[in-house]
Amino acid sequence: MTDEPLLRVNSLSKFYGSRVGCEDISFDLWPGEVLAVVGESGSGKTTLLNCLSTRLMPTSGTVTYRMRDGAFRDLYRMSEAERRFLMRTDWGFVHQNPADGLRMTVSAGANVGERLMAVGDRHYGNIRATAVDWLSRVEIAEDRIDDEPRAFSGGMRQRLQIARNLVTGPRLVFMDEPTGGLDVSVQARLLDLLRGLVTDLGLAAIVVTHDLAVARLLSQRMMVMKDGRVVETGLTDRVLDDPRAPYTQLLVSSILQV
Ligand SMILES: Nc1ncnc2c1ncn2[C@@H]1O[C@H](COP(=O)(O)OP(=O)(O)OP(=O)(O)O)[C@@H](O)[C@H]1O
Repeated sequence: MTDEPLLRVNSLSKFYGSRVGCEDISFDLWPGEVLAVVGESGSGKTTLLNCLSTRLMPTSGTVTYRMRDGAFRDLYRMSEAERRFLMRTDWGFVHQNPADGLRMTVSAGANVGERLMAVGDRHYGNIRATAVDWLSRVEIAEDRIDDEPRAFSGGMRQRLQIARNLVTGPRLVFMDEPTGGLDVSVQARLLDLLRGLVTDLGLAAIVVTHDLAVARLLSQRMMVMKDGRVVETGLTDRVLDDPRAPYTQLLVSSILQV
């Protein structure tokens, strides 16, 4: 870890007309740190994630990001082209539904390879070799490289989406319910894989989930949201083992006893 954060969020709010999406959110994210954002449906998790990843314009507040050259840049003062470049190179975004993050009608190899081309790799042999390597890292056999993702199972699609996101060596990955919609046994394997990759690559990540087990496994720090606001934040183990806000106590007791 360096002594400066990667992302700085200051008083971020998003209103949909008079309805609160998220309100007055501030935190720093450090290199290599995984932050889980948890809360019930409608608490503002997706709104926050979309505002952080520049998919949605906040109503007020700032988000600054430390670029590779060390300079902090205000994400909402960048040009659209600069933001798109960040999205393609330094960031990843893993959607709950793999179809939202994959191109379903091109091969698995091309799904991974085109991200490399987007960052300037033009050598077919290198691209193919890197794609094979990444497919094996996410446990997809080499003989499936020419198959389209629509011929894959849900778990395989999600693993392919992860490979597509990580192949360019991003520093920050946004994840929206990365294991949602999968069978429990598939979820467990995927979580294991994700945890290994995040650790090996030293990735920083912001993971939105309503599943406290996912937060426990993946994150070091946790932010609990209710009605658009943060009601508790702290080290994940502390928040789950010794929740202080009444709402977190309710959330933990209702979910962890199963
Ligand atoms: N496009 C929109 N227009 C109007 N209101 C919206 C819009 N998107 C979200 N909201 C409202 O903002 C609040 C937060 O929603 P958000 O989707 O961020 O919550 P969430 O915690 O991600 O929920 P879920 O877990 O169900 O996805 C809710 O009251 C929701 O109705």
